[in-house]
Amino acid sequence: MASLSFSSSLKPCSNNYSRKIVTRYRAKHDYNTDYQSRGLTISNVATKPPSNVVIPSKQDDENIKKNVAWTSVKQERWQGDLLVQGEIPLWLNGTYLRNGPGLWNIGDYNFRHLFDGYATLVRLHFENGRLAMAHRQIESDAYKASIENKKLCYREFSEVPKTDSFLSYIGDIAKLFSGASLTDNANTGVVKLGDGRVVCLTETIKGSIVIDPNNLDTIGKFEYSDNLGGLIHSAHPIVTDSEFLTLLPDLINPGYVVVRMEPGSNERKVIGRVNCRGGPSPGWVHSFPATEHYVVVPEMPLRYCAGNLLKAEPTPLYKFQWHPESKAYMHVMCKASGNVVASVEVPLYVTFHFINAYEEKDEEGRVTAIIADCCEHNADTTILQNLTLQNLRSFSGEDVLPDARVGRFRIPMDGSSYGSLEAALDPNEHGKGMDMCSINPNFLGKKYRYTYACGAQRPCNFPNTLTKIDLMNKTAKNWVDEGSIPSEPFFVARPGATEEDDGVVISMISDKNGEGYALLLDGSTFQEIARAKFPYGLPYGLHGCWVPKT
Ligand SMILES: CC1=C(/C=C/C(C)=C/C=C/C(C)=C/C=C/C=C(C)/C=C/C=O)C(C)(C)CCC1
Ligand SMILES: [Fe+2]
Repeated sequence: MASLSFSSSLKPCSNNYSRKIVTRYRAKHDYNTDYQSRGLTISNVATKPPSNVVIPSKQDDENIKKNVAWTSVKQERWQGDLLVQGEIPLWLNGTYLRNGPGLWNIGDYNFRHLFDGYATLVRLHFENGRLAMAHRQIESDAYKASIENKKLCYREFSEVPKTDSFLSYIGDIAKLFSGASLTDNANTGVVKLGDGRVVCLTETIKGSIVIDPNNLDTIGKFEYSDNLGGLIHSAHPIVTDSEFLTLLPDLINPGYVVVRMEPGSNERKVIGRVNCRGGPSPGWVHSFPATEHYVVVPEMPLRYCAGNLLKAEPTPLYKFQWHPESKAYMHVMCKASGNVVASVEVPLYVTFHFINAYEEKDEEGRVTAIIADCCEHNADTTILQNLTLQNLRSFSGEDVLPDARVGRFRIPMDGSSYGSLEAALDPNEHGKGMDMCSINPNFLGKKYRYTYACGAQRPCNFPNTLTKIDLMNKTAKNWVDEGSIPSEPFFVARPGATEEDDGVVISMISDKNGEGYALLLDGSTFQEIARAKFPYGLPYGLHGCWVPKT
């Protein structure tokens, strides 16, 4: 596989943010002015919403009538108790963490794409019916360097640091190949490993950052101790109490390496490798599904593009390219042997988030097919352009959200060459919007009935409802708060539950007036059971995890 080594001697923004500067950054009083220059303040532990600590930035002024979901977080951190309306079940004891890109500017320079923002962590701590909230920026090297140098220093999803001469451009390309110029801005998700460590992730391997779930401190890099190399991985590993599975796309010799890491270890071990069947490079693998015995490796025709990786300005599909002629495939690897036991061509598809997968068996218990479900964008890549901040901030009432559905793949295990892809239910059930999904984690890899996701009430420019989908009855229940944007509904099972949907669904809502709240829905009835207003609205966030009270 691609084993481009990481050279730590090459540092972006090489006017040296050094160890000395990093240490200085840690002294709060010393760097407050840096935050203020970008419209951020640090408000320490507060038990009441602060009334006078918010310094609006130019960007905030511009967005005053826009949904707070797409407005940079107002201050570097806040923590305090929230007033709860309704009742939080007494069994819900633990911490919900949500990660996402929440800061999209460096001073007056505004980022262009949702995925570029610096990571903002939000913490909802539930204990004995009470709720405390905190948010805080992750102190990645990319974030710290942007503060220190007042400019972009690392390559983000679409933003690339400016080079001022041909020589520095060549230097920058070298840093790209070594990985040194790639961001470690861990802004896509957060997972709790089987050993209790909590790691924030993005698609660059170096952007794996360990945090403290109690105070949101950035503890440091999660260093993989193996020598597998590579620069990128799936943003969504599959994490259980007993393992961590992920995919490493190989851009040099197109394929994917499937790896596994045990709790307590930092060493990823190779399970096996899948070679790509089409295209000049592997398909984008933001996520992938697994069953009890198999890892499913998607090969999507939206493929990584080396040429686009080198470009300084964003291309229509950013670092990717659409290759319908290369076709689309799904591969199945046996977890125990690493053998590829099925590899089928499927209809063209575009997905970022797989929901779940399971094994279909005959009467004798033989696996006849793998079923894999995902949020599928009708093989249309437009969604990527839809997620520019300009588009998100300029909703005019026109219905511009591309349609999406629950795409269900059936991958036969009898050696057939083709698999199928169909909508699992009528997409009108959820307003033809579908993304940011979760399931009851006890059903991971197993036959399941329910998924929770964001759907659409049209017209809209982004998924704006919470939806509970019943894949057996092919129906959906929808929750909506007019003009608001809810984040991924996250399901927490009630301890001791026997029904799949016995639990609660947590989401955070950002509204059009700059406000926001934490929301708790009943996992079964999908009715609201509690909400708690934030001191001010928070930007949209992507994915979360649950850290139960021990
Ligand atoms: C930093 C580099 C990269 C980073 C890629 C990242 C940060 C990818 C993040 C992808 C996310 C958050 C996808 C979420 C999708 C959500 C959707 C479709 C919601 C739809 C709603 O309707 C690489 C690109 C890997 C290249 C190197 C540099
Ligand atoms: Fe994601």
